[in-house]
Amino acid sequence: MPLASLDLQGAHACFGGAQRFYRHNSREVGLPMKFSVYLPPQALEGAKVPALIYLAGLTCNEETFMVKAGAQRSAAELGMALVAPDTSPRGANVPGEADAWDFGVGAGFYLDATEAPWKPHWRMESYLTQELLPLLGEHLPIDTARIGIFGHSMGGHGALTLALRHPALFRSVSAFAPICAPSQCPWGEKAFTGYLGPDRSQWSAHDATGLMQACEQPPFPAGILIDQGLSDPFLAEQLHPQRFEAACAQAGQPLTLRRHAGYDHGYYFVQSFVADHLEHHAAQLGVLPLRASH
Ligand SMILES: N[C@@H](CCC(=O)N[C@@H](CSC=O)C(=O)NCC(=O)O)C(=O)O
Repeated sequence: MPLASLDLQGAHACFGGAQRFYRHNSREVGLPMKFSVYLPPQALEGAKVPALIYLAGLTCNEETFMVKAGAQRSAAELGMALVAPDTSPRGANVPGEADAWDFGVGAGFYLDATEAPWKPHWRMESYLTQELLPLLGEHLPIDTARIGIFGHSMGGHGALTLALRHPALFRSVSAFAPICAPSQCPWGEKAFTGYLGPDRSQWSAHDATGLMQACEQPPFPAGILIDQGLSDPFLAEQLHPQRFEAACAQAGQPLTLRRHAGYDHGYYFVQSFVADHLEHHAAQLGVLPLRASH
């Protein structure tokens, strides 16, 4: 398969649109990568539609969100595409790459590693921003001038940090239970030490709270949406939404941080609020919501 061609591996009719799964040879990662796309009916009828990039969490892959979140009905109603990439390179055969569930395979943290042995292939930030987005515009009926980004847990960290690092690419951002201050939690400390090295001064450029603390102006004046379950077992040790909340307040960044009693970290939580996230993005991408917004 040549570079820049997409291999369609599966297609399913869904709410009048199409659920597709693609594989392609990635220039940035240097390995085959997979991603999934939901195209709403409007895209099959010839329109270029806005799209949301969804970044999944630790242990997930390009299928997880499409199978578990139940977002396609809202995407069809709103006329928005959904795109979910895999969470890391696979098949690099780096020694120890699959030894842990929170580092290596399935745990790319949406950044470019600077440290051996990860540096050649663990290039998820460049893959997403410099390769996948242009590919979507070239091969699919997606309007790359209207892209939002959201994600869950490690993917929530990815959504917040990539939006803050690339505001010209992403016009809207939201997250479910994101790792909000990875420099200050065990998951993030492990990943950043391995991928970026022990010098903590290099970490804040990939830390949502650190990035927001450096903002002199609100980067997303129309607002950021975060949902967080209060029965999430990872909340106290790993997620720290209150730190991002404080950084947003300091920067003047409007933030809707909704804390939900009884909800845990899983996809029952995500599917409970995913329609609100699509409407949040639709409003900021110029799509008229069909239901009253949150
Ligand atoms: N160790 C467990 C748990 C892994 C887990 O909870 N993964 C979350 C993301 S955690 C932060 O990024 C997840 O989304 N899991 C998928 C799901 O369907 O819930 C394990 O290995 O399963």
